Amino acid sequence: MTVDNSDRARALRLTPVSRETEERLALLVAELERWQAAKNLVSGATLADVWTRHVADSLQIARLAPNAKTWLDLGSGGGFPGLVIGICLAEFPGGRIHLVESNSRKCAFLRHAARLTGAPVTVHAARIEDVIGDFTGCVDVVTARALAPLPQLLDWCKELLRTGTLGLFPKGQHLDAELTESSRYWKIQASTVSSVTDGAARILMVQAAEKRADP
Ligand SMILES: C[S@@+](CC[C@H](N)C(=O)[O-])C[C@H]1O[C@@H](n2cnc3c(N)ncnc32)[C@H](O)[C@@H]1O
Repeated sequence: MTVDNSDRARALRLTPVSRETEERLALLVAELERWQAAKNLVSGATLADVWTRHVADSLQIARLAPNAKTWLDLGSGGGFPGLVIGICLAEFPGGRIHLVESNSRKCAFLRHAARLTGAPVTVHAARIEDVIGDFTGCVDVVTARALAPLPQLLDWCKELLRTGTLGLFPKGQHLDAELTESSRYWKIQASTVSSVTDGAARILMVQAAEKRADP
């Protein structure tokens, strides 16, 4: 699969980055293409416009918390948004992102791509429910893309959110329904930002979430 250069230009117009970050992102995209056939890291249909669908879609999340130093990405898959945020953090002294992913072949790719791009990334080959408690009080932002419905995300992240971590969850056209369902069980303090890559998508920014006593 050949990546379309006009897609790269469009993505970088939507979410501009420094020359150095662009070079690191290009390394990531090249490796993703190389590994995709064997490891099926992202949906094959999205590879032709990988820069917009995956890179810019992830960069817009990084831009929402420009001063955050320590990040956690859950269910990182082929590295979106986690590896892209990690690449941005390479220019941020002391920055680090932790990626939690249960699939070992995806973890092998994440470690390889992090080494190659020099991104400050730690990969945890684990199930979220087994390790999420280790991050309480230690991360500024938690992200999760295409991982689970909002009630499940809130359940995993409740201790993080209670202790001041910001949740950034990109969501598609069903966000309102997910918020309605979640509000049966949770009191949520949140806002949304429109996606720059998809007119039907928004990023949910969760400042706090408290479980209702009597759902
Ligand atoms: C649909 S993919 C999304 C990947 C990536 N975030 C993206 O947007 O391209 C979901 C990923 O979450 C991982 N995953 C699902 N449940 C998990 C769990 N409980 N613990 C760790 N990883 C999990 C899967 O292995 C898969 O790679």
